[in-house]
Amino acid sequence: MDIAAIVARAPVVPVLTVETVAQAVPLARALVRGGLPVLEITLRTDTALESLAAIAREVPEAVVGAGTILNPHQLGQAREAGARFGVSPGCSKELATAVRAADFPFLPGVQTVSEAMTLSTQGFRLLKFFPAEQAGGIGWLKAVGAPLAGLRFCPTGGVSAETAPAYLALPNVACVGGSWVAPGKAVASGDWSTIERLASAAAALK
Ligand SMILES: O=C(O)C(=O)C[C@H](O)[C@H](O)COP(=O)(O)O
Repeated sequence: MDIAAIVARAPVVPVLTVETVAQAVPLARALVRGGLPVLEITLRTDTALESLAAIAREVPEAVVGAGTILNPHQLGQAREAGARFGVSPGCSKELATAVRAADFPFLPGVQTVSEAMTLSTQGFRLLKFFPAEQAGGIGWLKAVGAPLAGLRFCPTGGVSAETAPAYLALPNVACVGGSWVAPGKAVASGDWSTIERLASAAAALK
């Protein structure tokens, strides 16, 4: 599957920061039950790779990827752990080259038109717009729609249940990413029914 086919599976990609491996599988199952099968585990905790591997192994209905990939080394680690796609907050030349060499489904991050143009010339047509709210939000996406006509975006960063519908209504938005579907408190207390309910609401958005 290429990255466009992966994100076409749901309007919202939960951005997950997993603190303990034991949380990973029940969290993934709750999100999948709610209708969000595409999951991004950020590589921001010591347990991220192990959590990703557990989901890949035990929740086959999920399409689990790695987020916060900053360099080729982390790209390799994510793939080894079983990630089916990768996401980065921005993109260096080295990372773009490694992604292309690996032919791996990837959502590179951009914040400016120039960054989007550079990645576009390297063959990336679907980009993460990060941090979406802080970098111009819906207004930015509307403004670049005509000049960057061949590109689509996954805005992430500050997107909420309230603002997601307006993002998803834009023709150049493929999906949105966000952490709101898995609040830290609900994850920590194992409140999977709350997470399933938030996921159902998010899955119904488009
Ligand atoms: O870790 C990364 O690679 C990131 O890009 C950061 C995430 O996109 C944000 O953590 C999204 O979180 P919210 O703004 O709470 O929805």
